[in-house]
Amino acid sequence: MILFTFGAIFIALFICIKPLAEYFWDARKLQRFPNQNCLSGITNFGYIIERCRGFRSRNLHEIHKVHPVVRVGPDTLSFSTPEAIRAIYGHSTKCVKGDMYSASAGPHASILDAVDKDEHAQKRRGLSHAFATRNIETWEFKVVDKVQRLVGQFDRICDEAAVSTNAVTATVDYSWWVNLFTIEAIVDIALSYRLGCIERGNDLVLALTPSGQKKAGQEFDDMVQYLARERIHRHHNGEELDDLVRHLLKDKDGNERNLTIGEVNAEVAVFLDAGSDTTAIALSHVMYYLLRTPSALARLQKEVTGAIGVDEMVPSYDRVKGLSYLRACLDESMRLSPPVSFGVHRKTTPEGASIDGNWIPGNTTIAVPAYSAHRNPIAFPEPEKYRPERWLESSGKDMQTSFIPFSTGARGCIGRNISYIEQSVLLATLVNRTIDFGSGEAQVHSAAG
Ligand code: HEM
Repeated sequence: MILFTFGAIFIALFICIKPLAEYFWDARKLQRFPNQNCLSGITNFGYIIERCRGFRSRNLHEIHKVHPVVRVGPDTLSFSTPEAIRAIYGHSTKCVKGDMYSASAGPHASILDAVDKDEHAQKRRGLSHAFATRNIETWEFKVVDKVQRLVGQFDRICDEAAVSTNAVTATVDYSWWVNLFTIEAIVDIALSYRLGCIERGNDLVLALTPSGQKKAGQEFDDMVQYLARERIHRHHNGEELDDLVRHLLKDKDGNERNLTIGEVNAEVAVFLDAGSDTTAIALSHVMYYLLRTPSALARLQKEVTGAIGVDEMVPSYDRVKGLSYLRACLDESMRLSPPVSFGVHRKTTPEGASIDGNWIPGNTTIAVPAYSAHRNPIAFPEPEKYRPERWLESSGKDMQTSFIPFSTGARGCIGRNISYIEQSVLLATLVNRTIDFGSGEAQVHSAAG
């Protein structure tokens, strides 16, 4: 009993007193920055509570409107200015990825979670040829194929509604269907594999259980292991498949790279994870904003039909990639509702760093939330307004430095051009059809909070 009491007192001291003492001691001099809430300076629970309250990035942005630096955890600061973006993420930054990445990495670090700069640079070099625009554009047929299948499903739903109820309208859960579309597209681009999600209308796929059995509907990691194993099997059988994994298995001169299965699994997991719901969220948001802004939808339809003609069911990327208003609609939507709205974490090196005129001690976690950066009223006048035209005006180039949906610098998104192909071809296809898109009484939620 005595032992239990001492144990309980020790735990209470450790959980409550230590963080409080550290907060008041303030060895890192972070008390000079305002807290996001009353717990932020003492414990990371403050950040978790913000997540549970709902829209964390929007709440944080309300504070950023007044304060360019906000303390969101005992050792974590949020910044909001373009200078901070450059200092934290720019090509010459000394900051490294935060502790969150090593904590979430499996036994093998992937390109996304490798913290060591040299290790990351080596991984990125190995994949730069695969993700080069010229190479990615040769895979556009994989995207066109998925768009055709998706539109085929929408047509079927409309036909069935017409037969069963004589209705002239049908309702689809667009977010659900674009999720199926993006996972199907990235699995083909990464592994030359057809999941069949769009045909089935669900996301139950084959997976490899830890005991080596094939089963439907297992965890994400089990699905990755199944797909990676199948792909490597086809490679060993001499099939020459053109996809992202090919570049993991062979270098650009055709020499085997001899990665372990664990290393291949880690990269495949990132391709499928980073490359699917981000784009699905972007596609849902742009549809939402266009439905809410009929003048923008009308202008977009005019541009698209003028370029591709009403009888072309799915245009090639070549036909739509130069459509400036289409691109402006996509970017304006990712500005207002960035799929990754929170600040992706970086950490100062032990010697500390100067960020936006503030000296920040070593090993402090720092970030700029895209949600706040995209609402800087100097870069984006009337920031809350969906106004694609702003991207066509002369200040467009200045806005690019504050526009970070894909982050920026050496750790910025390597797959952004894949996403632009998927977004452009699908959106152009849908607005090109003579569809009445309905009233647009939709609600938008940011999955990243
Ligand atoms: C709208 C769509 C997308 C958005 C908003 C997005 C956003 C981001 C962001 C913010 C990062 C930085 C993450 C961090 O620092 O923690 C990132 C990295 C990355 N993204 Fe994307 N992404 C998108 C689409 C894609 C696609 C289609 C792929 C294809 C595989 C992809 C693959 C990656 C990879 C591999 C990284 C790690 C890059 C590195 O660390 O060198 N992303 N993405």
